[in-house]
Parts: sequence; C-alpha cells; structure tokens
Amino acid sequence: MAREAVYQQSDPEKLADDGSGSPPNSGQPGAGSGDNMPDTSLRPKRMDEMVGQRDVMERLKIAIEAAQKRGEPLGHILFDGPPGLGKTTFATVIPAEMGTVVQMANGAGLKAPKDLLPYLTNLSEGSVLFIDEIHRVPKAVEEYLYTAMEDFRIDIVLGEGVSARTLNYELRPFTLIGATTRAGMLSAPLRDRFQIREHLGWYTDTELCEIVRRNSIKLNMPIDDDSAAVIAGRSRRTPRLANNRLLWVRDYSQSKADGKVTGPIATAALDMIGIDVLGLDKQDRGYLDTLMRVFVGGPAGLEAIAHTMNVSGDTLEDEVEPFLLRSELIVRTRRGRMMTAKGYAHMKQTPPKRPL
Ligand SMILES: Nc1ncnc2c1ncn2[C@@H]1O[C@H](COP(=O)(O)OP(=O)(O)OP(=O)(O)O)[C@@H](O)[C@H]1O
Ligand SMILES: [Mg+2]
Repeated sequence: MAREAVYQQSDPEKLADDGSGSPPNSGQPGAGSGDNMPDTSLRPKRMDEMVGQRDVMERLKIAIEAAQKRGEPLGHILFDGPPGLGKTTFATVIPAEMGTVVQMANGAGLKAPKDLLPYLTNLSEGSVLFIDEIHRVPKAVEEYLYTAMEDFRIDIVLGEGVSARTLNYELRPFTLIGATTRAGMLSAPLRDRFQIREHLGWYTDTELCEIVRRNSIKLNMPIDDDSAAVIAGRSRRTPRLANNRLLWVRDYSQSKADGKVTGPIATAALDMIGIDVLGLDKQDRGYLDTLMRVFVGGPAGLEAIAHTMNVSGDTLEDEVEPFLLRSELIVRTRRGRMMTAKGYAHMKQTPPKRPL
C-alpha cells in the first residue's frame, strides 16, 4: 500500500524561492514554513489526485510497479518543462506512491560538493532525493552525482597534494529526481544518467477546469462550470496560475458577493487585477502596447523594448515573451520582435500600413 511521503526537508516551494538548499536535517518531517501556503495546500498529495499529463502518469505508474515488483529503487527521473506545470508535484507524489521518504534540495543551494554530501549520506534504501533546478548545480558537484547515480558510490578526496587520499563511500540505493525548466542547460553526461525523462507540457482547458473545480472543493467553495471555465480560460494552460486565479476569485467573492461565485463574478474579479481573456497580465499588455505604440509594431530589439518599459531584458525574455510567442501575438525575427495581426486584433488596434 502506498503511503504519504515523509518530507525530510523544508517546503520545496520555499526552497525554490530562496535558493538556499539548506542542509537535509534542517527540516522536521512535514516541516517547512510554506506548509500553510495556498499553493502547497492545493498541491495533489497522491498521483490519482493529479489531473492531466496522462502519458507521463501511465509511464511512471508502470516504472513504479515494476521497481516495486523487483524490490529495487525506481530509476532516476528527470522532469523538464515550463514553470507551474507539476514538476515538483510529481517529485512529491512519486515517493508517496512508493511509500518512501524524500529529501528536497535545490540546485542553486548546492554550491560545493560539501553541500551535497549530507543529502547523499542521509539516504535510506529506496528513498528519493529531489533536486529542483538541477541545471544550476555547478560542475564540481555534478561530478559527484555521476558515481552516486550510476554506482551508488561517492569518492571523497581527503587532504591535498601527495598526502591526498580517496575514500570510497557506499551509498544506499536511491532514486534521484531532477527538475528543470531549462533541460538544454544540462550536460549530456548528467542528462544521460536519468533512466526516465519526462517533459511536462501545457494543460488543456478541460484539464484546467477540472483542477479549478477540484480545488474549489478543497477550498470549501464549490464553483459552477461557468466560473471554472472563466478561470481556466485565463490561466495560460498552467495549473499554478489557475490556482492563483482561483484564490483571487475567492477573495473577491468573499469581499464583494458574500462568497458566491458565478461566471460574471469570476470575470469581474480577474478583470480587476488586469488578467484578460487570454490570460495576459498588465506587464504582457504593457509589452504589446510598447511594441505597438513606440516601435510601430517593430521590428524592435529586446533591449530597446526593455529600456522603454524600464524592466530587464531577462525578465521580458523569460517571463513575458514565451507566452506572447506561443499565443502568436508577437514573432521573433532576425531584425527583432514584431507584432502579429493577431497581436493587433487582441489589443483592438489596426496594424499600420507598411510600405511595400
Ligand atoms: N497535474 C496536476 N494536477 C493538479 N494540480 C497540479 C498539477 N500540476 C501542478 N498542479 C498545481 O500547480 C502547482 C504548481 O505545480 P508545481 O509546483 O509542481 O510546478 P513546477 O513545475 O514544479 O514549477 P516550477 O518550475 O516553478 O518549480 C501545484 O502546487 C499544484 O497545486
Ligand atoms: Mg517546482
């Protein structure tokens, strides 16, 4: 029987935020200041509570069952995909299905081999080590992971120069789960040591509706199909955003409508915080507005747009542009970013006439 996973580390969301990757003994089972955070409380605890990602789920269930039948630890798993699609969630439900414990680390916190050692030496047989943002693990630490993953062994070098000696340390067989939003940044030797690699893709509107409906029940505020559709439709196919939107709609309805949620109330709530029908927020529309108004639809360079908006180019490239590109509101050309006809239509403007 699968049990709930026992956390040996503080809350993963918090780790992801501060990037500290504090040592494994710092958290009591179930501890972590983020435990009462809404995002965490809405996080599925078991695989059957998860919605969507059917293929991934099916493959993982097979791998888990087979590993359990053989009495071996599950092969190492790498999850990649954009933020908020369920990488950390999978990393917590898998140990729960296996009835084992999980330690949570963050690649940004593993600055030197000594930061990794406590996690490795703390492993119990068949337990899981989750490294979030694994692309941020530096090379020196990564090399320790190679033998740890492949041979369940680490070689510790003691001393320096001629007196240096290597100590071989046997690890208990374990499963490493890595998560990254930047799979391309992982080195090939590390990537190839994961037996299972899963890419998490965007959710359908129907799946998001289901997530919103289930979570509204968790929040003691069951909502109708219309409201769920409004929230899901404005959530960019991302469960985390759907949860955030739902929580705001709850606040709004409790303050303005005695806790009653209807389609128009959900719409008014999301309009109020500047989330439009496509799920664009104020910054996204600010980008489109700048490109349209200041650069006459482009082509314009990223840095030029960033300077005009007074934000960093990285922010625009990582947080704003991917969704605008995916929605075909802008295109990236060799000469710079350009508005598309769809972008103009969304902003309710007519494209300028360009000389032939
Ligand atoms: N398949 C799913 N079913 C239901 N809820 C989900 C699912 N996937 C994610 N969620 C919800 O979305 C939230 C965000 O997911 P999660 O933290 O796993 O994303 P992530 O991929 O780890 O993001 P990041 O790259 O930012 O770390 C979770 O707290 C959970 O409530
Ligand atoms: Mg995560």
